[in-house]
Amino acid sequence: MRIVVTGRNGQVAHAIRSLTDESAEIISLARPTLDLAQPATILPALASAAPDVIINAAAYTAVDQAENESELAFAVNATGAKTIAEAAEHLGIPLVHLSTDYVFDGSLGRPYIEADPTSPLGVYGCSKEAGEVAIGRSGLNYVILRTAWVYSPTGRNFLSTMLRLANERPVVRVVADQFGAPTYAMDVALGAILVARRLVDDSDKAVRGIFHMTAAGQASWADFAEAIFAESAARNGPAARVERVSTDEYASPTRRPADARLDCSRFAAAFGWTLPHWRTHIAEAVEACLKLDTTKEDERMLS
Ligand SMILES: NC(=O)C1=CN([C@@H]2O[C@H](COP(=O)(O)OP(=O)(O)OC[C@H]3O[C@@H](n4cnc5c(N)ncnc54)[C@H](OP(=O)(O)O)[C@@H]3O)[C@@H](O)[C@H]2O)C=CC1
Ligand SMILES: Cc1cn([C@H]2C[C@H](O)[C@@H](COP(=O)(O)OP(=O)(O)O[C@H]3O[C@@H](C)C(=O)[C@@H](O)[C@H]3O)O2)c(=O)[nH]c1=O
Ligand SMILES: [Mg+2]
Repeated sequence: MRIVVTGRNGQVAHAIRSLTDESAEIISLARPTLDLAQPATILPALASAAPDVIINAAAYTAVDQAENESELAFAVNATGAKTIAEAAEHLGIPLVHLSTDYVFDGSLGRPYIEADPTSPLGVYGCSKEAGEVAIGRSGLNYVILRTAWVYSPTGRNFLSTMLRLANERPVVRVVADQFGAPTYAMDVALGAILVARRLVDDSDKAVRGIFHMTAAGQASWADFAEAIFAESAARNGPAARVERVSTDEYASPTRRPADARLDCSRFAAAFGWTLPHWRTHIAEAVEACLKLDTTKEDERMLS
């Protein structure tokens, strides 16, 4: 099976690339060959790769910056996703697309199910919602996986930010009143591949549409930070004291959902997999992140 994944260095794209086995060939299509902001690149790139299925793991993900760059965010996350869907339809192949908990405003008071109405708070969420709508309107064979709070040893994410901040200061202020599920990029990759295979092999309607797919359990960003620092301290890495603050006390240009927990039971029923608890992979991710930093340090000393 030939699987195209869009993006190269993104957390999920990178994790998918590391998952090679004999039964699937992963083909990365990234800029400039495939640029979601340049719709004319999309069909030619996909047609020449001739995949059996596409995983769209590329997106505009800078949540704060999106507020000042809404045109680019929409070009990539809405028009780009729509054009990927049109190309997939044209080529007669299925699409696995990734979306986010930020399509919700987080005010519901219970974990969201797929049928709950969306109501994003910011430009990033609005642009991802528009991408979902465009894919949903197409006649395509698709799955949209909404995940959340993705972290990995590489790339820009909350875990690497926390370790960097702990190198600079003894105390880090972190919001304790926004809830979600920190989800390991490798688990998102495994889930996306599982779904991609099913879309190719199984025509059942029950494995089509929107699914929520996050780690099990729930955390606040402050809980997540404390777990990161505990694992880092255990490995003599940087660790700060977490000062738990409210959203009002933390200056940010963007509103974020207070409680965007996603109910993942539809995914579990359709695909037979419940992702591990959010704490499961933190030690592994911290360890890998610290090791990468040490390697970079060694390279600096040698150069
Ligand atoms: N990060 C998170 O916390 C969450 C992410 N998601 C969703 O999951 C998916 C994957 O996110 P994640 O891996 O964290 O993303 P990252 O921010 O780590 O990486 C973004 C990826 O998108 C690619 N990209 C950005 N702009 C373009 C463009 N114009 N054309 C082609 N490729 C582009 C980047 O390319 P390059 O490789 O060249 O740098 C990179 O591979 C996205 O759809 C995101 O919305 C959902 C919930 C949470
Ligand atoms: C850096 C930092 C952040 N925060 C807060 C801000 C925010 O509410 C929360 C997380 O910060 P981030 O900048 O990592 O958050 P953010 O970039 O909004 O993360 C989101 O990214 C997109 C792509 C998604 O799809 C979402 O699921 C989610 O993962 O923590 C602190 O309280 N203290 C800090 O020192
Ligand atoms: Mg961010």
